Amino acid sequence: MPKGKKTTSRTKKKVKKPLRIVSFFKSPQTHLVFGVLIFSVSIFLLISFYSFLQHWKADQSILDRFSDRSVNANNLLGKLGANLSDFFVYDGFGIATFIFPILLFFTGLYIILHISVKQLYGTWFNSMIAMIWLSLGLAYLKPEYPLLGGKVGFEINEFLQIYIGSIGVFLFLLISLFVFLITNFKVTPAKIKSLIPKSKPKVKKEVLLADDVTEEGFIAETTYDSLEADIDLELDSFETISPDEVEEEAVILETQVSGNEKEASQKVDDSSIESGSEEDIEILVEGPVLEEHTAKNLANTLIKDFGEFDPKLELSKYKFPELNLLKDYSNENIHINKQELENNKNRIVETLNNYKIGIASIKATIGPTVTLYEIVPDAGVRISKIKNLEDDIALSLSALGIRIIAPIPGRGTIGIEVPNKKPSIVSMKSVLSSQKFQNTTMDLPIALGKTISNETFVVDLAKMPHLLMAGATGQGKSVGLNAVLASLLYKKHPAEVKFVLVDPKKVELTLFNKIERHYLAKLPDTEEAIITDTTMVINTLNSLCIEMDNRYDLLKNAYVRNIKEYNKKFIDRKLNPENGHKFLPYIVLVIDEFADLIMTAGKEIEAPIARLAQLARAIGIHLIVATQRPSVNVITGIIKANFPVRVAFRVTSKIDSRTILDSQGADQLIGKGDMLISTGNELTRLQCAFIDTPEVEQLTDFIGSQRAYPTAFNLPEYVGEETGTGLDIDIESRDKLFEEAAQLVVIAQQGSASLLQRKLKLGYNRAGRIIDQLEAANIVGPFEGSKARQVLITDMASLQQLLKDEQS
Ligand SMILES: Nc1ncnc2c1ncn2[C@@H]1O[C@H](COP(=O)(O)OP(=O)(O)OP(=O)(O)O)[C@@H](O)[C@H]1O
Repeated sequence: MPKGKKTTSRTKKKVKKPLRIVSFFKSPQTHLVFGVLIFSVSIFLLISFYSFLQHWKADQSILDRFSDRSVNANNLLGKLGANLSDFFVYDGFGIATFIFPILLFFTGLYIILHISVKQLYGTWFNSMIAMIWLSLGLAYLKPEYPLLGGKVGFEINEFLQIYIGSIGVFLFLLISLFVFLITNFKVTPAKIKSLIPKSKPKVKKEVLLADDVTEEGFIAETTYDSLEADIDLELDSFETISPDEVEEEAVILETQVSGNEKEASQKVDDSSIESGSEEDIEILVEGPVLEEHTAKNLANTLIKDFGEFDPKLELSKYKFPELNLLKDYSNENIHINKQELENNKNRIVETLNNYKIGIASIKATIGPTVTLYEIVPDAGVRISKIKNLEDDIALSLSALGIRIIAPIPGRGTIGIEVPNKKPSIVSMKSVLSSQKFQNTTMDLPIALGKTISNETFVVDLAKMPHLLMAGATGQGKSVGLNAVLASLLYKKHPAEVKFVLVDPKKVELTLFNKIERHYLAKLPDTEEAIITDTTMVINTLNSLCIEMDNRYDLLKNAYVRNIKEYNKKFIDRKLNPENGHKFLPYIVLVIDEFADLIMTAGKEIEAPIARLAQLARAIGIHLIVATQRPSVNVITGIIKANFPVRVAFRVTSKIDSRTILDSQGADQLIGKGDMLISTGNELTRLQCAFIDTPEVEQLTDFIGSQRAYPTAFNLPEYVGEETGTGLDIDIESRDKLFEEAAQLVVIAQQGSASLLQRKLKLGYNRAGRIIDQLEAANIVGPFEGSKARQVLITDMASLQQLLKDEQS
């Protein structure tokens, strides 16, 4: 919230200075004066036009003696009125000119009432056309009365008569009227057709009215009933007509009924007058409240006036990093070594033949680090037999990192991945410059590396929605994390994504300090944006939980289900910032070395991580967690369950591979960024993109040198456990919200931490501490296991007394 607030106030300041004149015209006072002026002119013109109709002949002689004070005009508004009217009516459009002051009248009214006059543009245009048409029409019909059509009508008529003749002018008038009606009132043949049966019910009504002449009140009722029956009948007979037509018919019938209803009620009124002596008490009828409506959606008007909300406005000059900040590598290109391919093929065939496995065909796909040999075995060969030969094939090829995929899902072949003798590097530049990454429309695209067929592999972090990375030390995890961060930096504006970086090793992510005020998020009043200390990690995670809860509240109030819908609604100006709404950037939490944190803080870390992992996807908080030790006490069941996408770099044992991927394979990787990514049920081998430290430095320097936000993105405040002093008896060290909490507890007569958490939007720890303080102050009773604590103060008066006594 503070961030959002700052943003708007800063933008306002920026706009105000150079646009003083604009703000003068936009001020309500100017509007009012201007509106009243137009309004007065319209009244003046209306009166003078009206008077002109009566006195135009008498006043004609004095028109050119405007400055002669000895002569007076008969026009109600004097000489000015007479002259203006002559100009507009006689020299202008004749009596059609009345349209003009009427238009002015409404325009003035709109301006006074501060209604956008843009709504009147169409009316102005149509009225002007109507004015010309009427003046021509009247001049055509009655050319002998110059006042009817005015000079304009007369001249146009004259002109047209010469070129298209009298009948031509008539046709012109008729056709133009048609075109006008069709374009403005959407007159269609169906509508015209539907007008034809209009007379039917009327006839019926008349018959009915004539029949039931006995009691007039009764007449009205029967007429209405019979008409209803009539409508039913009419509708029944429409079965073969299109639904549209039926609808139109129904509308027409409805209007007729309401018309008849009117008549009927009139009858009732009449009868009541006649039999007035019976009931002398008058009934006072209050009409329904007429609400004001606007024809336009306010959000559209806001967009029209101010344009869509632009979250990037504050850093509108921000330049995305260029690709040439990244390095080209000499050994990037894949070399096809025919000899190597041939040798490997021969060895595979030979080894399999030794075990009496025949091969029907073999195909090689050369990737950056490994080559995939796809084998179609002879009919009748068991797949498991080949799978069991993994070690033997590895031995015969005298190579590490052989992986057998039997069968390759969806292809019906068996794959043997053999490392290349000369692996090539997949540079970050090559993946980021790929069309696949450049043209992606993903929300949080990550170019992780290249597949075995040398295709760039791009995934959407927003869809994952979290990523778990594991791998033994030195196998490429940190490079992988940097690749993820670089991908996002190349695609996302600082307004769209914020990173929370946790780096217990203190050295891996330090370079990102330079982009603190652009891209990082941190707790308020903390110095370092990159978190290295375990207690700070706990506080930050809890703060993210609060942010998550706040965001869910915002989403709930906006009636949307996820951050994308929410931001779209906010950009379309359908959410009012005054109600706390703001543009929500994605938040990506990156934790390097998760095992270290779990070892030092255990459950305190695991609980908020699990909570975030379970709930945060909809509100745009995504977790990337890396660990060296993928053992079960680090990657617990609950964590694993919430991280469906997992990346494994080389690990040291099959067990580790199973822990992270639920299958073996990661132990057979060759290291240096060779990795497996599991997306639910699919396992893909990738060569991770390589980004070196100097490249990261160049990148962060480039971003860091640009104009930034005044501070890093502020996360909600969270007061951690460590600041508490157990059971605080000391009044001074009580929480700021102690009194508020005490009142809440007394009103609700319920002493639970979760109540405080909900109502005061606190984290669990802080709420728990306040409960302890309430216990120390004898406001709530002691902890009673599963039961809620007893509230010892029964009403607000006693509470006030207690607090007062404490002070003295
Ligand atoms: N994608 C890659 N392509 C080429 N070489 C790589 C790649 N990833 C890593 N390497 C090489 O491996 C080395 C170690 O990588 P990295 O620092 O990422 O390992 P790590 O898993 O983070 O290790 P630690 O857990 O000890 O920090 C790098 O310095 C680099 O030489």
